[in-house]
Amino acid sequence: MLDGSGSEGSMRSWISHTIRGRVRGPKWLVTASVCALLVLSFYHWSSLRRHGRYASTFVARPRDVSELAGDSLNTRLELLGQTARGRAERTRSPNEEVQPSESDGEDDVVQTFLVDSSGDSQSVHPENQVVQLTSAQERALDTAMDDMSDTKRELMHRLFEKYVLPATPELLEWTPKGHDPQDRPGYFRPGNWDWTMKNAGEYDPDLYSPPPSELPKQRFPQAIMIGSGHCGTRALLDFLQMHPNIVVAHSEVHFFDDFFHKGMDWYRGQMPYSFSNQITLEKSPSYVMVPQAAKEVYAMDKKVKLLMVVKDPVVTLMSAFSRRAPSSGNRPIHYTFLKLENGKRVVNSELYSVARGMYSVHLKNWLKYFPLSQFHVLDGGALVKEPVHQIQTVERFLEIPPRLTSKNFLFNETKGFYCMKPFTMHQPKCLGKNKGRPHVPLDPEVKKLLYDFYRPYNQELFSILGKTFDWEPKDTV
Ligand SMILES: Nc1ncnc2c1ncn2[C@@H]1O[C@H](COP(=O)(O)OS(=O)(=O)O)[C@@H](OP(=O)(O)O)[C@H]1O
Repeated sequence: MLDGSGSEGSMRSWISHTIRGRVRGPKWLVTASVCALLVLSFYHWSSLRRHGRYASTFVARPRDVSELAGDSLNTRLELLGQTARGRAERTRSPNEEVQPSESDGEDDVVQTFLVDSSGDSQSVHPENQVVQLTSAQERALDTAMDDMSDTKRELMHRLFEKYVLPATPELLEWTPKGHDPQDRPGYFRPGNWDWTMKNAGEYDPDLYSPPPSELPKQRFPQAIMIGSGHCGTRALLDFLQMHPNIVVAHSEVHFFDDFFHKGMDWYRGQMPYSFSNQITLEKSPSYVMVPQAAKEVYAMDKKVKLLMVVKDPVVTLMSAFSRRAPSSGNRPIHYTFLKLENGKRVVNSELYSVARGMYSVHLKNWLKYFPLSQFHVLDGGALVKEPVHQIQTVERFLEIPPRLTSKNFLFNETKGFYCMKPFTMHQPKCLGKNKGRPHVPLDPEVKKLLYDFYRPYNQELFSILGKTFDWEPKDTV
């Protein structure tokens, strides 16, 4: 038996004895292969031992894990959900009851899980709520995640033990099957995973620490990016997401235009978990064009901060056109955005994509409810060229500590755009392939018509904002 107690010589002779007659080939090659096998086995054994402990560094964020694993991650999360529910049921003593919430539901997360056997609900620090998994649960988790790398698996373990159980009482009630993924409780919606890495010990405490003795919860957004489509809203959201004091709803929520009938609780349920020293931000770029949305946002929170990205509207139109071009069979742009009026070609302002660039019209609707000081309107063209400066203006507007610097933005020559270098990742990350595509060339006659059409709206916007953006190409004035 190989128990590690033998001398080097006897181990060598054991190796050659054991394999002699089964494997043919040079002796040194065989010995080297067996040694490699032993090293790999030791590594595997030690990595198994590490599961359940907290690793000190992770380079992937949950969203990356979710993107990498795709749909199969949802299956794993469902398994995790079952494990979580089983664990929670088993850890509760028979006569222990979950405290009913007397609040409007805002504090449910904290209340439920701070009820411990001593009855001392206030002094329990989230750290002490960490649940150690039984070895059977360990195995279930390993099986659920068996094709994940060790790093990701450790990440899942850590998130599960440290945050999922303590902060997600819904798991007690939740059955994974038959649910729309959008209706999954916070952690189980892959889009909501970003916050976790922010609070899973990734940050240097000088950058961010959650308030002590606080569990995260879902909150209504304190900031909303209301527009405008094709202006760089995804870039702004992803850039801001690097900031430790900001958590974002990863998918566009579209509550105030499409899903208002689902109610305010549903809306809050779409938000990622956050601590009280973080700002929750959602973006739905079509809100700006819906006057009713302004009224409803105001009814929710009249102090909410509103972010609006605008961009040269002709460029924005070309962005929309270029994205559509393959499916529209490369129809020339004048058939798409112009109409005939008294025998003349004019811009068709009834089209959604054309109307989107009439920023002043939309902004004026929102100004009926909110003062200008509650808006931060930034130029998407400047965001492409100088993201650091633009992001720093947003940090000031949101009144959060200045954290993002040129170290968080790296220019990618191949893509022709800046990519992100979040604090929690070693590798820079660019926006997806459908952002930053080349635009189809614009016919000079159509270009002039479009710039002439948008000029008065642009001027009106500049006069509302008290500043101008450099949108006028020299050949159209
Ligand atoms: N860093 C970086 N990387 C890639 N793309 C960037 C970046 N910064 C801004 N942009 C611009 O964002 C444009 C897409 O805007 P949106 O995200 O608002 O579009 S959408 O309405 O949400 O689909 C997208 O438009 P297209 O160039 O037409 O693809 C980009 O110009």
